[in-house]
Amino acid sequence: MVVDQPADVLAIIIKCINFAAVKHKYQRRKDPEKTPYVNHVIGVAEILTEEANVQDVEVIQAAILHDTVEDTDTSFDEIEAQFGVNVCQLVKEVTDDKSLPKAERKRLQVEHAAGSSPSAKLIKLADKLYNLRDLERVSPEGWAPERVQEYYEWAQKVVNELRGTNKKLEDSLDEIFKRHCTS
Ligand SMILES: Nc1nc2c(ncn2[C@@H]2O[C@H](COP(=O)(O)OP(=O)(O)O)[C@@H](OP(=O)(O)OP(=O)(O)O)[C@H]2O)c(=O)[nH]1
Ligand SMILES: [Mn+2]
Repeated sequence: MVVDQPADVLAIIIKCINFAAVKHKYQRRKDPEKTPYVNHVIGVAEILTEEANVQDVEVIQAAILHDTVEDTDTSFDEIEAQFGVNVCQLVKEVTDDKSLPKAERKRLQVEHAAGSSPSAKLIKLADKLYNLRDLERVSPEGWAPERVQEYYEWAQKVVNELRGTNKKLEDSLDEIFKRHCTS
């Protein structure tokens, strides 16, 4: 297939995918099949290109890298040195502070969502859409139905603060919330 794409864009994206694959190499998803974690970040990036029609390379880079600092030994300095200040800033915007208690982290996601940049909002929407589709497919190991339900309801609260960003993603998210949430 002939595509009109500068060679440097391809190299940049492959560098991100390789960086994420190396960093997440010991991490697995919580599904019973223990899917490689990197499938998630590649899937989030694909939602952005295929469904949200995002063409901003830095947004796709940040989507691929979005869980490296939160979930691995990667530092923001490393992201900035490898991928530049804009990508690093975006990754910062979508990174939870894992030193905080979980309830506080969840509360801060709702509180910070509306004040995020439009690019960070896109990544947050795609991340939630991927995780909610995954949750509809199969429950993570050890999650009781109540915990699954709490995730749907909390995700809806976050998404409510991200609205007006991308209609296609928001419509897809709303279809899921219609199936699982009361409001
Ligand atoms: N649905 C689903 N989620 C899984 C699976 N494996 C890992 N996860 C991750 O689990 C996180 C949600 O689980 P929680 O218990 O609420 O959060 P925690 O892992 O941060 O403590 C998500 O992290 P996150 O990317 O930081 O997103 P979010 O917490 O901001 O939504 C999601 O990516 C899986 O098999 N299914
Ligand atoms: Mn994620």
